[in-house]
Amino acid sequence: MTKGRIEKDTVKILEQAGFDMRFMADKGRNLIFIDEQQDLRFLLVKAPDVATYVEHGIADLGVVGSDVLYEHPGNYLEMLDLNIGLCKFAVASIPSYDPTDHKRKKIATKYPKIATDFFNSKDEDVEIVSIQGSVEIAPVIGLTDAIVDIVETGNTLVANGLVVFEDIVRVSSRLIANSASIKKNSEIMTLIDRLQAVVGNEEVAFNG
Ligand SMILES: Nc1ncnc2c1ncn2[C@@H]1O[C@H](COP(=O)(O)OP(=O)(O)OP(=O)(O)O)[C@@H](O)[C@H]1O
Ligand SMILES: O=P(O)(O)OC[C@H]1O[C@H](OP(=O)(O)OP(=O)(O)O)[C@H](O)[C@@H]1O
Repeated sequence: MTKGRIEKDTVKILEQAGFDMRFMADKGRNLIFIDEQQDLRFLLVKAPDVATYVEHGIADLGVVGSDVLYEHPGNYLEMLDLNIGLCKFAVASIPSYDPTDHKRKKIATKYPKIATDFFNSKDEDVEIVSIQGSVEIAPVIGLTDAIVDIVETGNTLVANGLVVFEDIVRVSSRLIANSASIKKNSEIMTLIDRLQAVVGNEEVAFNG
């Protein structure tokens, strides 16, 4: 599981699928939880590490945002769209920004791959300035022409006087799986079926 923002909604889905998640109520600083009765082990880690644990087969399944999967592609199967952690990627800037300007733009972002791929898909070569957080100030103080970032409520953009110029892609949390685990352990597929019954969409199963 990804710790942080999507933790609560992940637990809700797991509870609806019949998992006993009571340990999450008083988890403290614990990061590993063992349910001996159901022979399950839950790991709570940072988002990009979810994909790493699943890729290495340490975790059979993982819950992680599609933003992270896109930015850190790896060798795992994407099984379900859990429809939580909903937000989008967008290009935003100060109101005077002109997206049709043909000069080589400078773009600040925590997501260099998504930003590069988006502008390249429009045949635009941009200069990416990698920023670790609070990206919204970059165009305001003149570091870059625009940003590529996650927008959820839009409050952070508004608070910093920015507007969305282009939507890039919807973001949601996904269930990913280790491909060898699926082949060798039929119980994993049963767990996926239980989650699918809750979230109600088709298994997609494609390589990340
Ligand atoms: N407003 C939002 N900002 C960032 N991520 C969001 C937002 N809304 C939903 N998400 C989803 O929640 C996931 C987890 O976000 P969270 O902020 O907990 O971790 P993070 O992006 O690694 O940030 P941090 O480095 O601050 O822990 C993201 O990967 C994304 O899929
Ligand atoms: O549209 P909103 O609801 O305002 O949410 C979007 C904000 O949330 C995220 O930042 P986060 O809180 O993860 O902090 P960060 O800037 O340090 O990444 C994202 O990078 C935006 O800044």
